[in-house]
Parts: sequence; C-alpha cells; structure tokens
Amino acid sequence: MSLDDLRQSLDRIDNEVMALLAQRANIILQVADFKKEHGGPVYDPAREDAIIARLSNLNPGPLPTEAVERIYRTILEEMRNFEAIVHDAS
Ligand SMILES: O=C(O)C(=O)C[C@]1(C(=O)O)C=C[C@@H](O)C=C1
Repeated sequence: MSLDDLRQSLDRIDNEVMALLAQRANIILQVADFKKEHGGPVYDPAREDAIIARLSNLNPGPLPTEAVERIYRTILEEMRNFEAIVHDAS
C-alpha cells in the first residue's frame, strides 16, 4: 500500500471523527439547555473521570491508555468550555 493510500485511509477516519465530534457537540447544546432550565454546574469532574475510566477500559490498543486519556481529557475540556459558553449566553 502506498503512503497516499494510507493517508486516504486516515482522511476517511478523520472525517468520521469530525462528524462524531459535531454530533457530540450538538448533544452538549442540549445538556447546556437542560442545566440552564433545571440547574446544576456545567463542570462535573466525577462524570468526566467516569467517562475517562470507562473509555480506558474499552481501549482495544494499540494506542497506549495514557494517550487515550490525554486525548479524551482534551475533548472533554473543549466540550465543557463550549457548554459553558452556550450556558452563559442563553
Ligand atoms: O454530563 C454532563 O453533565 C455534561 O455536562 C457533559 C460533559 C461531557 O462532555 O460529557 C461535559 C461537562 C461536564 O464536566 C461533564 C460531562
């Protein structure tokens, strides 16, 4: 397989990751609305830890679990920042 072929495979996967992140962010919009209506802090560290722990256990490899945790901590931080912006603006 050529490098171009391999990169095409990566591009296809990145497209899927992007679509899933957008899907996740759309749910975050709903979570922000829910918390605005019913109360409760945007930041829920226990929930974030539970997500990380669940995904660490799901990790099939070959990416090290520490890498998965770092990636997901970043995703959750950005989702939380986005949720706070939406929450405060509405
Ligand atoms: O589950 C929540 O309460 C959310 O606000 C969603 C979410 C997430 O991205 O999954 C975002 C911020 C919180 O700190 C915890 C989790």
